[in-house]
Amino acid sequence: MLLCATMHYQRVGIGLLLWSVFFTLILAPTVDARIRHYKWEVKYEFKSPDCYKKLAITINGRTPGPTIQAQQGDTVIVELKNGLVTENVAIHWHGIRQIGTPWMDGTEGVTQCPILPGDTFIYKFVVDRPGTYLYHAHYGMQREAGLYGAIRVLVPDGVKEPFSYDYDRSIILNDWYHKSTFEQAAGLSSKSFVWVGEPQSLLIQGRGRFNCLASGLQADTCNSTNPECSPYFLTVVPGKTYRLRIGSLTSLSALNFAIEGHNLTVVEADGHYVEPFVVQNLNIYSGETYSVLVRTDQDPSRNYWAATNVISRNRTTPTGLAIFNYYPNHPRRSPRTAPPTGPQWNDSDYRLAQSVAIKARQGYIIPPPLTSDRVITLLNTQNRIDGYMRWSVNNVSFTLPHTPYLIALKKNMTHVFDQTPAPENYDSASYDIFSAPKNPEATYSNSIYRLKFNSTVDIILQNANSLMNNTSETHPWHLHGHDFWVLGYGKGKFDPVNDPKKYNLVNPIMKNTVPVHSYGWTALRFRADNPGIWAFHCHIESHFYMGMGVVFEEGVERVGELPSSIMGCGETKGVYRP
Ligand SMILES: O=C1O[C@H]([C@@H](O)CO)C(O)=C1O
Repeated sequence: MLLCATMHYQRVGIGLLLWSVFFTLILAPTVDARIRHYKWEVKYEFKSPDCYKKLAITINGRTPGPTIQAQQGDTVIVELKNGLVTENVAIHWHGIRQIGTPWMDGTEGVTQCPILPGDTFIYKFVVDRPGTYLYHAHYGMQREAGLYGAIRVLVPDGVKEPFSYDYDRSIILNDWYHKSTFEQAAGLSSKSFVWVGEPQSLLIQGRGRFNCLASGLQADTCNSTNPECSPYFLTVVPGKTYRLRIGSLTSLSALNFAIEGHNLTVVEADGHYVEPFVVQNLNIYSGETYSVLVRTDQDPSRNYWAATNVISRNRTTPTGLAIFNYYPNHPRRSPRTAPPTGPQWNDSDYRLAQSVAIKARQGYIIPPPLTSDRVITLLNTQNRIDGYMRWSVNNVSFTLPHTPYLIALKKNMTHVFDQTPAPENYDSASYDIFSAPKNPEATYSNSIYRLKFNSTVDIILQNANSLMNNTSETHPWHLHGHDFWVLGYGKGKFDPVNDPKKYNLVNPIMKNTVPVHSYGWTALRFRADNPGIWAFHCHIESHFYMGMGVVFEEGVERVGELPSSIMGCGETKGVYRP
């Protein structure tokens, strides 16, 4: 916004100068300090990111919040003041493994008590690996109210990356709803289930465009001339190479991203270098990040559309648009061409092929262990429990305990959650993944998986038909505290005898978020080498809220003294407050 306000495109030379000054001073602070200190106030404010005015959760007045920029090995300190007045909060640092600081993962109910209104919580952690990461609320369904942002971790001085570029830019993709998260959450958790439906808009870097005129809403509620919802523009200089870091924090939608007329060379995924491959458009699932290289080699006399489209669900949300602005064209000049529409929403072969194409880059391969100590198969199903709509893994629908696991386990409060081991498998011989479940009943539990420290664990995500006939949704699964190797994807039911023979053990990419495609499976491997308690869940906001997640414990006895700042709720109340 500041950028838009400061640009005067008639004076091109000054414009370019202002640009570089802006980027040097504001977007790219110097990288010699080892501590990155941020002071944030989280608040509700009226915002109109897609022209429709609603309450959004902001950080220092902004959504998306400020970008955290650091260098590998730096310590990030975020002093977070909860100014929400009547609501708790917690922030998760998505993709940061929190080695040695599992209590800073920001996952309410798992690693910490929520931060109370008026309280200030200090998050402090090391960013140990370069790459593109995200942060977002991890309490209730707050993420979709706008509490999110980007983390950019640069390589140390003197270290060269395996590709070159002239400029480094970041954008976050999102979907946007007009109903409040409270109304949505209440609908999802009532017996007369109300589904959140498809989002009203798609946002690029916090901006979208809802059709106010067609909606018939009054101008004080929806105003297309509001500068808050003028399209985001990314100004580029012709003849250069841009590294574009793209993250998705959608609540529901899988997206396809494209820049009209430009190829994208994929070079990074979730902080790992990718063996470069060229696409015309990129599929990106909630919780994933990518870096792509874009060469500004097209006709420089015009602007181009950058566009997001919904994939994998029947698309009703209009295309999300931003302007890829070739300097010195005016950044508000909309291209006269039609924006990219991406692939057909239901082209699952296309999506599977792109997932399979993502491999670790030669020279940067971290070889996976060739065998694993344990295989956990997780059947993804939609269920009904006592008339409530839920999602489950192996017929168990996850609920969060009131006392966070990390504190409960460290302080031997075993009575606060179900001690039965979570189920290792499902009845794969008799279960038909291609039909709606015969018996949709499931059980609630907050039981967890306890992993042997330093063991190698395989996870088979097995997708299935939901409660609706001929429907199997795509679920992006995100693991806290680790990166996993993506060993393979397949269609249909996983075959435990033959499919492992086809695993990629040569150059699998490591990621922290991965899709399981409809009616398919995805196989992951990770080492349980990070002492702590870690959530693994579907990154669709409403699905996790409806029980689609599990929790792993590993080496909790090795976790150091817990800070008292994470306590104060449930059984920890009073006892551990200083
Ligand atoms: O959880 C969900 O519920 C709806 C639908 O299955 C029932 O309305 C949907 O599309 C989901 O992803």
